[in-house]
Amino acid sequence: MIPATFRHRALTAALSSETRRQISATSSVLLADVSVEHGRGTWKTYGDISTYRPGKFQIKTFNKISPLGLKKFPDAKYEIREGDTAANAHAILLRSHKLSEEEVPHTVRAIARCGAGTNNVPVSRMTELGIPVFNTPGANANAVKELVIAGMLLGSRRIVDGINHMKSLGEQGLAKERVEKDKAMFGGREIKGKTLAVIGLGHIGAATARDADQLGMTVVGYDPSLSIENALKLPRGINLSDSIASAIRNADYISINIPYIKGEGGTHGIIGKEVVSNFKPGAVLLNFARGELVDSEALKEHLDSNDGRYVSDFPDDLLWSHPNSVILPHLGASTEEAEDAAAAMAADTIRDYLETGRVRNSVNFPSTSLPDAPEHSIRFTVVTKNVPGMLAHMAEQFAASNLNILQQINQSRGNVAYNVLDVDISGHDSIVDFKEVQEKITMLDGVLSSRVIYGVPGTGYAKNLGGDYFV
Ligand SMILES: NC(=O)C1=CN([C@@H]2O[C@H](COP(=O)(O)OP(=O)(O)OC[C@H]3O[C@@H](n4cnc5c(N)ncnc54)[C@H](O)[C@@H]3O)[C@@H](O)[C@H]2O)C=CC1
Ligand SMILES: O=C(O)C(=O)COP(=O)(O)O
Repeated sequence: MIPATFRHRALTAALSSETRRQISATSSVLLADVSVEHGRGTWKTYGDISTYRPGKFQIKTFNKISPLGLKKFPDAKYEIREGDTAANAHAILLRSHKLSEEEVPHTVRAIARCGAGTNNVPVSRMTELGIPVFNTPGANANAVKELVIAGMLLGSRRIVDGINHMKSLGEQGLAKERVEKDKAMFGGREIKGKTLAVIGLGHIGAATARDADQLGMTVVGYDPSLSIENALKLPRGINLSDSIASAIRNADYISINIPYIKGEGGTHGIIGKEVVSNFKPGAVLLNFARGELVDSEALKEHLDSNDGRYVSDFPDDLLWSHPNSVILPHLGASTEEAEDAAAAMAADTIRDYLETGRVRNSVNFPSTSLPDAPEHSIRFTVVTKNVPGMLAHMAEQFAASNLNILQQINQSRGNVAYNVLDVDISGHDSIVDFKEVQEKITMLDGVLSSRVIYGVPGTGYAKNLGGDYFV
């Protein structure tokens, strides 16, 4: 069991000889000058020692993560453990698992979602705790786009009903006899020449718009925060609308490709009564984004009265058995290619953060990178609340220990600020005790956590848990 909080004790135990050996093996810094006691030999405070090998970063996984992605973590520095078997996780890698705060021990420095949507991760709470959450923009977009295109065909031709009918005839020995006669029951229409409205022109939406154009469709799009990168992917003929209502007005097909965001200003039920009542009769709604974006009651009325269709890979208690809906398991990103690409990108992102402090593809932390740490320097990273004066307070602590900052970067996003500081350790004739400096910095009011990126993997992390020092 991992204790909820852990009061700091004087950690006087010297490093074990094994830990010292590992430090020497992994660091080029002049160790004779520096005392860093983050190995501590007190792993039992982190959790069950039997599930952890000191000297390695432990990655806790949920869901089936592609082995190709996991191979990105070299055995020499990382061990991978599934769910509950990980007691001292330094990072979490997951897909759609609904993560609870209790599954995130104090040792966790970062969380990566192998995929796009992070609504299964308590992101705001993680921000309060100073933990960056990463995702993998675009890594699984092609897989989803292909299923959206397939979804348009499923919504146009009675393919599923036809398959089920043939299976049932086959069981009765009537398949051959009825194959021509019964086809009249399953007639459909073509997508060429029809209008597709794409709501959300991100990685998936922009690619869908481009391919639909290639298939001869008229494409209308709506995205109030369209990025330049995605704008460049759009087909020339796309008509950009200024609201969902105007985008869907003449659409035969509507694809929603936006994130699910709870709360005020979010996207819960964004395809609601008002929007659905303006659908064209017979319009097909494609939802490969999230079930909660759609008001099921309103959509049921559309399906009941207008011969509209719903195709989605999210479950819906009201609509799953409706004759006009095709509901699949959550399959959008379940291709070998997408699983490999998402896991590989997530693994690279986590490694970068753990090993260098770099932040990229985060949904709650600012993108941050410094050049490689200069020779004879040690890298500190500090996560703080985004309040005035933090930089000055930190600089004071370094100065008090006669430590010169060689380079630094400070970035903020929302309520959080992230600092990377490379501190000179050359020219010190006395032993510099980084543990003490780290404790002083970490316990400054407004600091959430800090790391000394140095030496033994999995060490050097400290947190300020509301005034309690956790190392
Ligand atoms: N079915 C599946 O297996 C998968 C589902 N998804 C879902 O699809 C969503 C989109 O994925 P990507 O395209 O990769 O993400 P993305 O971040 O590249 O694109 C999302 C786009 O939606 C836009 N947007 C946000 N709110 C909007 C609103 N209210 N109206 C119109 N546009 C809005 C954003 O500006 C952005 O351009 C994910 O958030 C996830 O929920 C993603 C991957 C797999
Ligand atoms: O990337 C996303 O947002 C998805 O919905 C994919 O989910 P999955 O990784 O297949 O469980």
